[in-house]
Amino acid sequence: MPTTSPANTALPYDADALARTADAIAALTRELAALGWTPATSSNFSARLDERHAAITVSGRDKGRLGRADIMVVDFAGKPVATDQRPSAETLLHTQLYARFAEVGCVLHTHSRVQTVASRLYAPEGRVRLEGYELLKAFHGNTTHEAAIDLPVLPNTQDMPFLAAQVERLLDAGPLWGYLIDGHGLYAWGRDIAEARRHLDAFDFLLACELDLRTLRR
Ligand SMILES: CSCCC(=O)C(=O)COP(=O)(O)O
Ligand SMILES: [Zn+2]
Repeated sequence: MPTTSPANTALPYDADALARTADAIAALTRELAALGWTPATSSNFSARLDERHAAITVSGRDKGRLGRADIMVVDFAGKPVATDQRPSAETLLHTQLYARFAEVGCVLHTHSRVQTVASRLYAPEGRVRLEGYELLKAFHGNTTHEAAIDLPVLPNTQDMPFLAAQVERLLDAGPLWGYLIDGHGLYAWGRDIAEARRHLDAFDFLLACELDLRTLRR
C-alpha cells in the first residue's frame, strides 16, 4: 500500500517525511561543507524514506547551500520518483545499500582532502588497514580497539553499474562501514543520519592519523 500525505495523495511516498529528511540532510551537509569536505559541488547525501524510496541530493548542487528543493526522491533502482530533477550521478552507490540492507538508513559521500590523499596513497594496496585505535569502537558492532578494520579502496570510474558491482563484491566478503574510491572520496553509511555521520567522522579522523604516521615515520 503506498504511503500518502494529506497534501498530495498522488505521491507514492510521505511528503512530510521527505520535508523532514531534506531538512536534516541540508543541515548535515552545511556542517560538512564548512569543514571543507564538499569542495566544488562534490559529494552526495541520502537517507531512506521507506521500504522503496530514498531522499537524495540533486546532482551538481553546492552542498553547502542546500534547501528542500535540492533534495529529491528516487526508488531503489536509482530512478527519480515524481520529479524531473536529476539525482546525483552516483545515486546507484546509495540505492544499492538501501536495496540490500533494510537496516541502512543513511549514506554519505564526501571528498575531504584527507580522504582524497589517502585514496591515492593506498590505492595500490587496495585497502587501508586501521588497527589499534580506540576510535574503531565508533563503528557499529565493533566493541574493541583490538579488531582491525579494512577500509577498501576501489578504482575510480564513471561507470556506476560497474562500480556498484565492485561494491557488491566487497559487501559479499564481510561487514563494511564504508569504502574509498581512488582519487575521489569516501562512502560511509549507517542506520540513521547520526550513525552514518559518526562513521564518516571516524574514517576521516583515522585516515588523517594514518597519513600523519606515514609522514612522521619516514
Ligand atoms: C565536481 S564533483 C564530481 C562528481 C562527484 O564526484 C560528486 O560527488 C558529486 O556528484 P553529484 O552528481 O552528486 O553532484
Ligand atoms: Zn563523488
